Amino acid sequence: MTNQQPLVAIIMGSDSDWPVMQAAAAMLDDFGVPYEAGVVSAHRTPDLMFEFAEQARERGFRAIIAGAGGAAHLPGMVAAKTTLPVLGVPVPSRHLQGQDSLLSIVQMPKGIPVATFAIGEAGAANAGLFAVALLATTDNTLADKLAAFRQAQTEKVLNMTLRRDA
Ligand SMILES: Nc1c(C(=O)O)ncn1[C@@H]1O[C@H](COP(=O)(O)O)[C@@H](O)[C@H]1O
Repeated sequence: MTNQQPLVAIIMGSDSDWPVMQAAAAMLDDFGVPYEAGVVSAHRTPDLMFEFAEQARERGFRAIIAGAGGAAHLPGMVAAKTTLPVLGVPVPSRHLQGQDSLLSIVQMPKGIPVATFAIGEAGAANAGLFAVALLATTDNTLADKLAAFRQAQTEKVLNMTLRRDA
């Protein structure tokens, strides 16, 4: 994280979500996008969640990445209180492996969208990448970095070699 104005907020229902949600933070770090990360819960800190969501736009955030597990109401409730884009990350849950988190986040009623990503670390990383892509619509330097990331990824896969004697 840098000292610049944070453009992305990464919020999560509990600090137990951080091992997954840090993949979003790592992606923003890689692209040099300033962000703020913290714990906010629709269930356990409802007043803080309302305050956060109501102030998010005026605080200068351009997108919110919200991760939660189980009855994952945080992304949808935050989306209900802000017009900023909310990117939802279903965190794997102990008993239902995140299927509950996924369905809680993705099945929003018409009118309040949450852009929902895959369960777990890949979803968190992709939410970070998607936030970069959103910001890159008005930032050519970031768009160039995103293109370079894609190119490097393509080259890495093209250079993958498989054992042929197996
Ligand atoms: N789904 C939510 C919300 C919410 O949606 O407001 N607040 C906490 N949680 C989730 O509860 C799980 C267990 O939390 P603990 O590990 O703190 O018991 C976490 O995955 C968290 O996201």
